[in-house]
Amino acid sequence: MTSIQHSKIETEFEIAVGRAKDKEYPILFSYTEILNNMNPLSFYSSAKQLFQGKRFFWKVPDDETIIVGLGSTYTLQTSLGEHRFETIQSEWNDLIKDAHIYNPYNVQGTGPLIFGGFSFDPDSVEEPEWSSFTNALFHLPELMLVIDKQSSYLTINIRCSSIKDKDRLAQLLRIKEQILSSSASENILKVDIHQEEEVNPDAWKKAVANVVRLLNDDNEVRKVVMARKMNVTFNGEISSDHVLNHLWNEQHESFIFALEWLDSCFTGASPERLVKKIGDNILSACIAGSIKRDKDEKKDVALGQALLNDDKNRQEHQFVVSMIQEIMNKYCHDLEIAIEPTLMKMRDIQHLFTPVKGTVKNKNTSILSIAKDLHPTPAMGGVPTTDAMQIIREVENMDRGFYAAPIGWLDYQGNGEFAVGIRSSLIKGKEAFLYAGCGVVADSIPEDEYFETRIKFRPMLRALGGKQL
Ligand SMILES: C=C(O[C@H]1C=CC=C(C(=O)O)[C@@H]1O)C(=O)O
Ligand SMILES: [Mg+2]
Repeated sequence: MTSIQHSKIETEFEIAVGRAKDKEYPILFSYTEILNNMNPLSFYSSAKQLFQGKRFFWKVPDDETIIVGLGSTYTLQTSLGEHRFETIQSEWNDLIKDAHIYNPYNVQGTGPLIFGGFSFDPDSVEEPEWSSFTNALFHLPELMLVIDKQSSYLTINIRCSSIKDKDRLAQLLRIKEQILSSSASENILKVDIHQEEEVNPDAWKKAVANVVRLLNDDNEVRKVVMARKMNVTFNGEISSDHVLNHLWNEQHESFIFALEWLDSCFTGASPERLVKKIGDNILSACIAGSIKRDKDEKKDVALGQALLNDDKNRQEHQFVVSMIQEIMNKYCHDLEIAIEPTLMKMRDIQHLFTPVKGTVKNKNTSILSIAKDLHPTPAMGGVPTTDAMQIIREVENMDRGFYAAPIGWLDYQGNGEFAVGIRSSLIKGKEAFLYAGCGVVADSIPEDEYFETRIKFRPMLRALGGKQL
C-alpha cells in the first residue's frame, strides 16, 4: 500500500483542527503510514527544489535505522549557550504536549521527531562559515521517511490552526505522491575541486607541541583534543545530495548524517555513537586511540595489535572510558562496560573501542540530558573538560561549529540517538570546510598527531572527490 487513504488523514486532520480551535493556538498534526520500499537517497533528492536548505539524512552503521526529513514544519533553535539542551527539550515538550498524533506503529523514530545538532562550544570564536547556525538547530520535518529493519514509514507533520491549513495538507500529499512515484533521483551536477588547502599545518603542529609541553608541566590537565581545518573550493556549487551518495557508497560502517540549513549543509560519516536510547535501554561508546590501516591483511592485523598494546593510545582511550562510565553510572543501573578495548576498523583508520550498555534508572530521563552531560567526552574535548575547553579556545583559534558535537534525533516517545559530528564538513556554495582532530596527551608527538588528522580527513575528502592526503 503506497498511498495514504485520504479520507483517514482528513478525518484525523479535522480532529486536530478542532483541538487547535479549543486551545486557541496552532498545534502539531502528525500522521504516519506504512510504505512500500523507498530508496532513502532518492527520497532525499527527489523534491530538492522544494525543500533544499531544510533537509536531513541519518543512517546508522548496520542500516537498521535510516531517517530522512524534508522541509521543516517547526525549526527549533537557540542562540543560548549554556541552556541549549534544556531549551530544545522544553520547546519539544511544548510541541508534543498538544499535538494530535496518528501513529499506529510502535516503531522507534516514526511519528513526530526532531533531527539536528548542537555547536561544539558556544563560547568559541565565530567564523563566517558558521554564521547561520545557532547553538542548537533541529528540524521537525514536513515529510519524513523512516526505514526500520526493512519496513518503511512515512510521516507527515503539519502545523494546524484552522481548516484553511488543509491546503498545505493537500499540497504535501501531492508532493508525497510525486516523490513516491519518481524512482530516479534528479540529475546531480558533478563539480570538480578547484583548490584544497590544509589551514596552517605548521602553526598547528607548533600548537600541539605547546600543548604537549603544558601537559608535561601542568599536573592538572591530562588531555586536550586538538582539531584543524581544511578548506576546499570547487568550480561550481557542491550539493549535499552528491556528497551523501558518496558517503553511502564509501562509508558503510559509519553513522552518515547531513543537516541542511539555508545555504549550508553539515555532513559527515562518524564512527562514534554518543548515546542511543530506545525505551529504557541505553547504549554509548568509547572510541579514542587510532592507527592507520593497511591493505595487506597481515600488516593490518599487526597495526591493530600495536594499537591495542600502545601505552599512549591506551591512555587516550582510558580517559574517555572513565568519564563515560562516571556519567552513565549516574543515569543507569546494570551498566556494562568491557574491561579491555577491542578494535573498531573503519575504511581508513582503526580505533580502540569500548562499548557501553545500561538501563535507565528513571524512565523519564531525556536523551538530551544524557547527551548534555556527556558532551564533550574526552574523545572530543579533554581532561578535565573545563580546562581542556579553555585551552582549545586559545590554541585552536578556530570555530568548530557543529563539528565534534552531538548530532542526531529524538522522537515523541523519548527514543533517540546521537553521534558525535566528526569526519565531517560544512559545505556551503562552492566551498567545503573539513575538520579533523586528535587526542593530545603528554606522550604525543606533534608529527604523529598531524599524520593521524590527515587520515581522519580522508572520508570527507574522498566523498568530495579530493586528492587523498
Ligand atoms: C576528534 C576526532 O577523533 C576522535 C575520535 C576517535 C579517535 C580519536 C583519537 O584517536 O585521537 C579522537 O579522539 C576526529 O576524528 O576529528
Ligand atoms: Mg588519537
